[in-house]
Amino acid sequence: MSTEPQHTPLMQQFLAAKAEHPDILLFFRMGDFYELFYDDARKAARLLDISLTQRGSSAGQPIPMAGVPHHAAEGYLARLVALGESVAICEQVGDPAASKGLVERKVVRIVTPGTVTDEALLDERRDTLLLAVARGRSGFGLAWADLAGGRFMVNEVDGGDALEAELSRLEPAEILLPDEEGWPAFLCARSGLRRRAPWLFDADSGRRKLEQFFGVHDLAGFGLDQRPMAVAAASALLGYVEETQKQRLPHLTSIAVESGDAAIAMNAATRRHLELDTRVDGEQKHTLLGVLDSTITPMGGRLLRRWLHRPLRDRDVLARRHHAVATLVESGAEGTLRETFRGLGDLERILSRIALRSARPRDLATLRDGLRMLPELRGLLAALDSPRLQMLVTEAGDHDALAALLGAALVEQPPVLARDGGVFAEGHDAGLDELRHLSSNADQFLVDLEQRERDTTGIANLKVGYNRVHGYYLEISKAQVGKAPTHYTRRQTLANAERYITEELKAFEDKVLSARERALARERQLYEALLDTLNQHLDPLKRCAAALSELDVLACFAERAQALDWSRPRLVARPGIHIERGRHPVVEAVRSEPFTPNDLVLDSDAGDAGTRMLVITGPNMGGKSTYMRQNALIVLLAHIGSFVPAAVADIGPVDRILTRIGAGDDLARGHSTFMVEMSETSYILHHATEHSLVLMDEIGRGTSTYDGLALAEACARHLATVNRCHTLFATHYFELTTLAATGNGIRNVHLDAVEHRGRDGTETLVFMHAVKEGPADRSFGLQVAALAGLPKSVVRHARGRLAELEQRRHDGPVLSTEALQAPQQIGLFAPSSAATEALAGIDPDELSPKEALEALYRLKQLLGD
Ligand SMILES: Nc1ncnc2c1ncn2[C@@H]1O[C@H](COP(=O)(O)OP(=O)(O)OP(=O)(O)O)[C@@H](O)[C@H]1O
Repeated sequence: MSTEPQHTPLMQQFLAAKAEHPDILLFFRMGDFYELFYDDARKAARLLDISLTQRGSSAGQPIPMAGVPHHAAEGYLARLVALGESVAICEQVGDPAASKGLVERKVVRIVTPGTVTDEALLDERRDTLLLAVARGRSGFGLAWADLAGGRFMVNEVDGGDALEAELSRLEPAEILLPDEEGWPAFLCARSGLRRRAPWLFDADSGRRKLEQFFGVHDLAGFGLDQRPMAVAAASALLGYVEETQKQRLPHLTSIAVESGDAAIAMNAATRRHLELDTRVDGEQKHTLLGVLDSTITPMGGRLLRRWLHRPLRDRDVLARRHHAVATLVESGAEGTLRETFRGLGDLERILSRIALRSARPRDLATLRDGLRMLPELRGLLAALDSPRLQMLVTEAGDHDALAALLGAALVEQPPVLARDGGVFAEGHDAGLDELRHLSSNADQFLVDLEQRERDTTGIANLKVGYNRVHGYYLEISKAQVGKAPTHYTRRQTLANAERYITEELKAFEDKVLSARERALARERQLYEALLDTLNQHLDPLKRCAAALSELDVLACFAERAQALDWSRPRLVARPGIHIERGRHPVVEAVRSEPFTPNDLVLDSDAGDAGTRMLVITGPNMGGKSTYMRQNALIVLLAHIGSFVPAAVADIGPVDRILTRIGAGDDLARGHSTFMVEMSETSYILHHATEHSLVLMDEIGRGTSTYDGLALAEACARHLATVNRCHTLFATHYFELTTLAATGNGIRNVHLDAVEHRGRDGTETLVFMHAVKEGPADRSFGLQVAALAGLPKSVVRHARGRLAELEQRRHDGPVLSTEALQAPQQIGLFAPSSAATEALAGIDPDELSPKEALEALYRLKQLLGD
């Protein structure tokens, strides 16, 4: 027999539960607390900054313990989930009063970052997504679910770059991966990563699982029949959700393919550089979303964020949105429409909670109030001549009957929890009314009883009372106890009084208490029945919530257009971008001085005179980055259906927006600044097409001058002649301004500054911020440095060095154009025709026969044949 000390029964129970959830935290219910033990306790103490103590000992060793009060658990769970942690909740399922020995405990649910649906654990204005990634021969399958919003989507992508782009778009809270080697570093570095057995990602059994879940014969109806990688990911995701939620998921009624081709592609770097919803420094306020989002409902806010991250290419959809926004602006309906939205809650998430049966009484009241608003909304929109608005009115539907049902069923302001009753209005259910009547009439009965007993006993200060331990009683002061009749039975003795019970009072007590209990039970029944009824209408209600979300976003576009003086863009068939008086929406919003608007013309199809690339020069702080970004943001805004900060914006087809801006170090991944710059550039050179908009900001500055200049020029030429995309190329290398020549599609523009000497002799620099034709003639680098407060002695010294360098440049070429173009000095810059440049950019090994033939035609074209 072993002499090893044994674990206590409680610890045995804990260890058994823990063995089923070894790699996540276990919240073990102990009375009013959730306690964590051993390593879980240490980890929770660190993550939550709570104290680590001991709970006795077991198996001869002390038990490290940390605990959180049951009533405050949500706050702690929210913090853990935000850190990417999952928690198994182990509850007492037996009745502690009834059980002999240990009360039974069971893990009743698992809270994970990607599956939470509790209101308190979610960010109101951001989707919380669970994503699964499956690997196949031709790429990756992705499936993601928004359990709180009831959405289930899939996609397939062809490689690591596209996978990274999707991750940066979706920003999932939790990612499921097959537990295998060889996943890219960008994936492994993310938080909320959960590795699952590879067999869970099997496409064949996955297909059967999905068919069964959705109750269909095959997946063709969802467009999934030819997408095994997506199917594998979706079924792995579903398995995980079932395992952790331990309940049915009736709100996931379908699954949709979100194809990449339908959207303007933006990779992770582009999203970061354009600061769509988060600035490079992590701040969210001064971003495009920060300026754009005036939606009223949280569901509208989430839809807008989704749209912003997925600009569409379908011009019909966009034209309908632009028309809807214009109609709202012109009709003046936007203001009233938005007023009605103020009474609308987060219907989308409420519906999910109804489906998951976790909806609270207040949720139902919000739904009631929302549905009551629909007739007014219909009335407002009826006269508006916009196909999209009319379609949304139809989608929102008519839910008057449900609104009436909820109106009659619920009290005006129901309590937070259904548990304590008081949810249903009088008249909704006769049985409930009767039970409630019984308990509320109790007061009068007691007053009468008290009076009667005083009269019969002659004890003037006899009182009827109630406490939770002893129930109802008759209280007589010590001085009067002699007068107590014999049928009074003593219940409790106090210092100066005795408390009694009588047969009559006992019978009354039983009736009242049981009436209360029964009324509560009846309310619970009614509540479940009401959820059943609502669930029968889940699909039309979900469509209604989606339509209201979109109306909220379109009304937000209309409001922004008016408040910020934005105008309607035109999406034209002719390739190119033509913007008049464009502005940067965020810079304009944060600046106190007026913003200088600027034009942009990229018209590659205009023959010899057309422009495909602008080389942008000018002083530091001159506004080059602002100008480049504003044009990308205008193009992006137009493609989500919004108006744009410009007087005119005619935009041809756009398939991608690609950017290389600033020095975003990626030291976490072990990449130097220059390495990041080059890998982002390489991505652009490999992916940009004729219809892409490319922004290149100061490429080459991360290395030595000659290397940088050489690379910058080679990249510019490649973009202009091989990619033939629309490019804005900002540079400090004046040598690059020589690239521009008539007929090659490259043009110089510049931004300017003027020096101003005050009467006291101090020099100031005034930035003009206006984009002008031609190259800049000087850089003002030293003046900007002086403005930035560099010590005067350093600036003086730099001035001297600059004069020396410039003198040398006159004497002999250092960085002159001639020097750069002389092959014997810098081999890379041999003068070359566009055709030889294009030829140099072609890698025969990478071309399909069709692409090779196309390249040949293009080369011939460049030779003018
Ligand atoms: N069109 C404009 N109208 C008004 N202010 C502007 C405009 N463009 C830029 N600015 C202001 O000038 C500041 C500097 O602009 P920006 O960063 O674009 O300059 P830059 O030329 O890219 O500088 P650097 O070469 O040092 O990166 C902006 O933060 C903004 O406040």
